[in-house]
Amino acid sequence: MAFDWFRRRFTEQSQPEAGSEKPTEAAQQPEPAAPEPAPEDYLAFAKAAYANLKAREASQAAPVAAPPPEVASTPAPAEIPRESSAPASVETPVSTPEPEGSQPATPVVEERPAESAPAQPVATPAFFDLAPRAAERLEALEASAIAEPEPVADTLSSPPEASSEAPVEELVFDEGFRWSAEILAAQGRRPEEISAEEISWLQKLRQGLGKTRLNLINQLKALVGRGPIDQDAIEEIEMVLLQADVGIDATERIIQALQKRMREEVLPPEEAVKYLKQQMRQMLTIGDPTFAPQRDRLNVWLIVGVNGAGKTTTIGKIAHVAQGSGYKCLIAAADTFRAAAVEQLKVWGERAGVEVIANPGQNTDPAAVVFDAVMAAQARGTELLLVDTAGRLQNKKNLMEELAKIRRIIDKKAPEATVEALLVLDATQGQNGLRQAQVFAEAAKLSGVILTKLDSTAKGGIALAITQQMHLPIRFIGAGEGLEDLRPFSSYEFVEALLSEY
Ligand SMILES: Nc1nc2c(ncn2[C@@H]2O[C@H](COP(=O)(O)OP(=O)(O)OP(=O)(O)O)[C@@H](O)[C@H]2O)c(=O)[nH]1
Repeated sequence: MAFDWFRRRFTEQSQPEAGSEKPTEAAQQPEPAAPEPAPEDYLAFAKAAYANLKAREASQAAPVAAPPPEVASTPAPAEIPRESSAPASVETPVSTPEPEGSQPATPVVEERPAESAPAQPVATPAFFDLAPRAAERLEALEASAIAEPEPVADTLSSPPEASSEAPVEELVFDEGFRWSAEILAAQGRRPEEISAEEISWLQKLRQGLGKTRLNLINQLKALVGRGPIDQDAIEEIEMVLLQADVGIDATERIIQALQKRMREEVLPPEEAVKYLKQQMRQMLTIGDPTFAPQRDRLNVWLIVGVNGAGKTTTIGKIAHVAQGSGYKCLIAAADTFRAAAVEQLKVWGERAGVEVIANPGQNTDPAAVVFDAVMAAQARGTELLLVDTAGRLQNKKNLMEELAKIRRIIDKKAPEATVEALLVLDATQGQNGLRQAQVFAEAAKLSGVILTKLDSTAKGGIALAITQQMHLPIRFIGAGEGLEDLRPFSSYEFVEALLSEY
């Protein structure tokens, strides 16, 4: 299992089948997908995840405090038995304040045999599983419940070395939290597994795509809100998609699919959005979603892209994850055009704990640096060699020659290596980024894309344009300047962040 540390922490969720609406564990079985869990199940899940995180914070903030009441895990909505007509069998944790505007779910107490507690104790309290000693626990709980949530520094989501610099976000039970918890629940996660950094990641992704989402949703709602989708509506949806930087090819494909679906049946509004999500997810899923370096052999990842797209930062993030997953990793500073670029890469290498191979002279031949790095990698049994390359677009011919030369050196010196050429693309550049990508595609024999700056005002439609116009898979996404702000691309999460209703 490559990148298993990465997969364990961020990619446990099942990658949805292209057509499945909300991937649940059931979605991986041949049986028909489970019916959509009810909204109150998701609300109960979110409350449980929130209570669990607050309890974790409290126990970390007050090491001497009495250990939190022993709790057991409770089924996530996706696992809630289908025959259960009653709301989710989860008790609303008494210490979680009712978020304003939500209908407090009637606490449903399900007496469950003690053995339903997890075999091994959960690392941190999940939420209150009211087993036979319910009254006793409730009393203890009420005695220790916090009437009002005290704003507590959310130290869970930012790595310790960053928390001293970055402002600490408070963990609040707002709609962003509820949406993030629902996304994780729909992928089969359990409340007790949810970490604050996963919630914060999804919130950043949703915020970064907020502008595109609001445009898309508001305009789609206005269109489909007029009842069945007719030809006029189709043309207007076409405009909406093009404005969202989806690109011509992807737009045409979506419109054709909608028209075909419409010939089968009239589409009510919510079905139209659901169908749109399904189409987008299918279009975003190219190749093997579990992309990772192969173990016990040399993988060489050429990282290409224009200046400022986020190459150096992304190399630091990938090195950090690879190191954390137990890979022997090395970085080659082959962007010799700017001395500062080498220095900057060394800083990221230091942060990730990965050595950087560079040539001290300025403007040295990048191919020479790559030659040295490949020799060093082979001598050390390196598994992942990340090669930073120059991002100048000024002279396409030079760029192409330089990348082609680097590629020849690698193919000659390490014919056994698995080589990837990954284009780093700044998502805020929208269609402009695509034009840059096409230049690199010719020069570097690209095999994938890494979309960065999704936490800024990203033009989310660009992801569809990349897969449909360039036929390239999106391998990772970056949403922040920190070491942890990189995740494998999840078409499910991305489409939900792009078209979520709230
Ligand atoms: N908000 C945000 N900023 C990012 C992200 N990735 C990179 N950046 C910032 O973008 C700027 C450029 O990042 P670099 O990694 O230096 O970009 P580069 O492609 O290496 O640029 P050159 O070194 O000039 O070739 C820096 O300020 C980064 O902190 C991201 O995911 N989100």
